[in-house]
Order: sequence, then C-alpha cells, then structure tokens
Amino acid sequence: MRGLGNRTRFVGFTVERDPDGPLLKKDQSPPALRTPNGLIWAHEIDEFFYIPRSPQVPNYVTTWSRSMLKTIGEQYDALEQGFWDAPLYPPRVIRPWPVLKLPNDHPAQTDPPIGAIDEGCDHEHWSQMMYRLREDGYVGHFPTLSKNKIPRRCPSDPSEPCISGLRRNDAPGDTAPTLEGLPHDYLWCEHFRAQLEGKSCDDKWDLIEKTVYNMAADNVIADHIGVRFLSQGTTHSSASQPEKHVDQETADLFSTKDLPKLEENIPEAFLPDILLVHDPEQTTRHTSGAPNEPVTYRRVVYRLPQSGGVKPDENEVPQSLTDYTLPTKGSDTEERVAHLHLRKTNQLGTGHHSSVYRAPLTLPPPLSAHSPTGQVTVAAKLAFPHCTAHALLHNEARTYNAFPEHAQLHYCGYNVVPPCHYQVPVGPIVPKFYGFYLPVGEDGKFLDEFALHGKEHKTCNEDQACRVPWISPILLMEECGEPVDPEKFMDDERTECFSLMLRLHALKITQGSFYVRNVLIQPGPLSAPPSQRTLRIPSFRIIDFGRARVLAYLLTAVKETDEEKRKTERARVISDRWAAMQYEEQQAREQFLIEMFDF
Ligand SMILES: Nc1ncnc2c1ncn2[C@@H]1O[C@H](COP(=O)(O)OP(=O)(O)OP(=O)(O)O)[C@@H](O)[C@H]1O
Repeated sequence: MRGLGNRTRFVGFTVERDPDGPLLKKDQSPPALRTPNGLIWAHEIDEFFYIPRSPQVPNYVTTWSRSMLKTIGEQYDALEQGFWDAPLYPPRVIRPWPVLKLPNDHPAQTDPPIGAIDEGCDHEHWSQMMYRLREDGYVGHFPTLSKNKIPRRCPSDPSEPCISGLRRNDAPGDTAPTLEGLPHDYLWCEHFRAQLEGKSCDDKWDLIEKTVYNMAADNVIADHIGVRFLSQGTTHSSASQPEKHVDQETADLFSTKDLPKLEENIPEAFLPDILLVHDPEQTTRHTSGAPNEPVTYRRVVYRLPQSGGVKPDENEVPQSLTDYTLPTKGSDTEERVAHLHLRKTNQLGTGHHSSVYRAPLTLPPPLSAHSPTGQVTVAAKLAFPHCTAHALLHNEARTYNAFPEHAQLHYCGYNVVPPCHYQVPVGPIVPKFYGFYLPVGEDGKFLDEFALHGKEHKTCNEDQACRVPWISPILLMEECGEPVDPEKFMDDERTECFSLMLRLHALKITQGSFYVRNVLIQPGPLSAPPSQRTLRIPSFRIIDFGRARVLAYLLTAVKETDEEKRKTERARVISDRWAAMQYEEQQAREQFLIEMFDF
C-alpha cells in the first residue's frame, strides 16, 4: 500500500480480471476517451483504477480509465450499475470567466459565443445545452447574467457530429413559417429534422418536448420547424447597477485599475494585425521624436518547419525576415488595429533578459471587454538591449508557435501522466499567446534590426552579450500569477506541477531553464469570476521559453543530403534531446521536491 501523505487524488481500487481475459499489452492500450494530448483521461477521480495486465498475475497492475475498460467489456456493466452511475462523458474545454464581448449577430461570432459563461460539467455536457451570456451590469459585486440563452450551433462541417439540433434563423432563404404569428429565433438543423422524419405525430412531439426540456431555458415555444424564446431580457433587478463606462477621451488609458486580465483566446478573426504602442517612456527604446505618438508594430508569425521557412542554424535562432511571415488573412482585407499602453510602473516582473509589463490592451473593434474603458490587461514581454536578449525573445515567440492549441486550454476531468502515478487536472501548460509584434517604420517596412544584424552576434553568449540600440519586439501573453513556492505545496500540487513539465516533454519541447521562478501559480478555477477564486484550487503555468528547444524545428534544420548521414544526424539530434529531457526532469524533481518514487 502506498503512503498517500496529504493527497486527495489517488487510485482507490483494483479491478478483478476475467481469468480468460486477454493480456493487456503495454504498447496496445485502447484509445478510448482521451484528451487531445493523447493521455489516459477520465472525468472523475474514481473512474481510474488499477488493472492486472495478465489475469494470472494479479500484482502486476497498470492504471486504466473507465472508458478503457469499456472497450474490453470485462466487469464494465457491473461497475456501471453499482458504482459509476453518471454517464460516460467525453473531455470538454472549460472556458475562463468571460471578459470579452462581441455583438451576438456579428459574422465572426464564435461557438461557444464570446461572453458565454462556463456553467460546469453538470450542464455543459448536455447536447442541447444553451449558453448563458455575461451582460453589462452588476448586482452587488456579481455581474448580471443574461436570461437570453444561445443554443449550440449545428456544425457546418458534415463530418463533425451534430450535438445541438439548432441553427440560427438567419441564413439566406430562411423564410420559415411563423410560430404563433412570430418568427422562429432558431430552426431545427437538418440532423434533427432527419430524426423527426418518419415518426408518428406523438413521437415527434415527444422528441421536441424532450429536446426543449434539455435546453433548460425559460419561456421557449417550439414546433417541428424551430423555437422561439418569448421573454428576452436580463436578470436586472431593482438593485442592478449598469457597468461603469468612462469616456475614452478623458480616461487614463495607461492605468490598469479596474481592468480585467484577459484569460480567453482572442478569436483568430480579431487577433491584431497592427499594434499601436503608446510608449511615452520609451520602454521599447523607440526613438520616435514625438513621445505621445504611438509606435506602430505589426504581428508576425514564425513559419512552421513544414513550410520550409525555418533556417538551419546551430543556435536555433532565426536570422532573417524570411523566417517569419505575416499572418494569413481571410477575405476581409481590413487591418485589425489594437492599442497597447506601456507604463514602466506597471511592471510584472523582470528576468535576466527581459521585463514583463501588465499592459492595458484595446482590442480591434467591435471586439471589446467588460471594463470601464473596454480595455483588458495582458502581459507584454520586452527584451533588454542586449543581442542575446533579442535572440531569446525571438526564440520564445517561435516556441509559442509550436505549441498545439490544447497546451493552452483547460479540459475537465483528469489525466494520468506517466511516470506520475497520481491523477492530475488537465490545466493549460503555458499562458495563452496573443501574438509577437515587430516595429515598422513610416514606410510600413519592418525595423527589424535583429534580422539585419543578428548574424553578427552569432557567437555571442548570454554572459558576454553586446549592448544593442535595437527597438524591442513585443510578445503578448496571458498574465498567470506569481512564481510558485514548492515548500508550501500539498503532494497533489507537487505532482501537478511536475506533470506540466512531463506534458511539455511529451510535445518534444524542452523549456531550457526549469527553475521554480518559471512556474507560476494563481487562484482558480479560472471559470469563476476573480472574486470567487481561491488558491485551494490553483492554476499553474510554465513560462519563459527563451531557451526552449522544439524537436520538430531541430529535425527540420538537419541539412545533410546524403540519406545515411541524414539518418545518423537525425538520430543524434533525437538522442541529444532525449538526454536534455532527462536532465530537465531531474532538475524539475529537485526544484519541486519530487521524490524518486511515489509521485
Ligand atoms: N505570463 C506571465 N504572467 C505573469 N508574470 C510573468 C509572466 N511572464 C513573465 N512574468 C514575470 O516576469 C518575470 C520575467 O519573465 P521571464 O522569466 O520570462 O524573463 P527572462 O528574462 O526571459 O528570464 P531569464 O531570467 O530566465 O532569462 C518572471 O519571473 C515573472 O515574474
């Protein structure tokens, strides 16, 4: 029996095997329900168990999840009847408390819609659930919630399963008959209509009634064509106060007071193309003559290895503008412009190469936020005026490009991340990334001195960096709290922090400076409004990817044309990375006080 210390998350039982059951081979574990990171996943702690690999060797056990057991069938029905009475849910993304807002009828509105509050798994796993939006206004300290609910969208891609059943009644040609003389708000999608087809009249109404009931929305009327919501409005009570708005002309746009920090993704359609940086204190080291005029920056995206844009270079640092590219644009060619206000006293932290500022960001309209000025705050990272500091910030931007989306999202339920034995929440590994921006001149061309002169500093190292007069690039990301103090950790938290590094390594990425100062903690859960969060439900992130290495990039940089030499070189790169991961794992154990066994 393992000593459980002060753990609340552990595997509590062993499933008995059918004596004639198969051998459960290590390299053939069933896919079952998994998070996009590919790891074993279950919705609840008690949906993990030990299972003997061989029915004949009961002590040789491995950890499995409920959905894995279902794939082999053994014992499953008995456990489902007596023990696991909740349905077998798939993993879903938990959304942070919304601060962004966008008109509901905007063509770039997302699904779930911007402003939709995460109502927890009891509600959100229902297929016909309705999203409740955050409104402008407060009752006491609590934001008002809209009574208006928005149904999930039926996917436009036919290969995706339809889980909603409704689509908005606004497509061209939607001239549906009315419901009690009023137009439908939403029409049943074709998938739902197909389900109604061929049913008797009574069965049709049963299905419609059940579906409307599952929406858990008030005052809905429905027929076989669609639904209409009768009472529209918000939960404004007599005590409700409208959200404070101040005039942008008179407001102090550099002040972070009363601004919410951004924790949601900025939807692709609103990621800024142009960032107008208000920097009167010349924090970026711009030399523009008019201190009150903003400096123009443009967002760039590092090319991924497949596109062949990554230059082979032993420093793994881009050396030319050909390494990055402008973001691909949709059919609308209008540039999306955002404003960033930098003030030195808003510093969040400083390292050996950069300073990070809490900076108010005005989003490209009509995207805005629930705040007095419509601004949010983000963490803006700027390089020191040293050649290697610039190289590190560029490398960090390129590393952010390599992270899959799931590394920045929170999923419900738990993973088991080998070699850790214990279950861990599936929080994001890294902060959300809001883009990498380079300064441009009046002629619209990049003022990218690093691209022009970086090569001259190829042999410089961190201890002997040259001072350079270059304007700093700006990396925007989510602000994620304070450095952790592992001495104060519960065992669950120790394992959780360690698992973040293991999940990073599973992406074949090393962080390169794995110290306590580079893991941040903040109160959670982030799905709750900030006033209701607690450090008892912490949210962790790994930061600082200046020295990170991405295996996919390193492999693309292998230049050998001779097949044999190429193979040898690739093998060398892989083995070198494997050693780096072992080293980093050891370093993380020391930093997080992780024991050799039982973690
Ligand atoms: N996303 C963030 N949220 C909140 N604070 C942050 C964030 N990123 C960085 N910081 C703060 O800024 C400090 C410096 O950041 P970082 O460690 O990335 O800088 P660096 O100069 O690249 O580091 P190094 O000293 O390792 O070279 C951090 O220690 C932390 O206090």
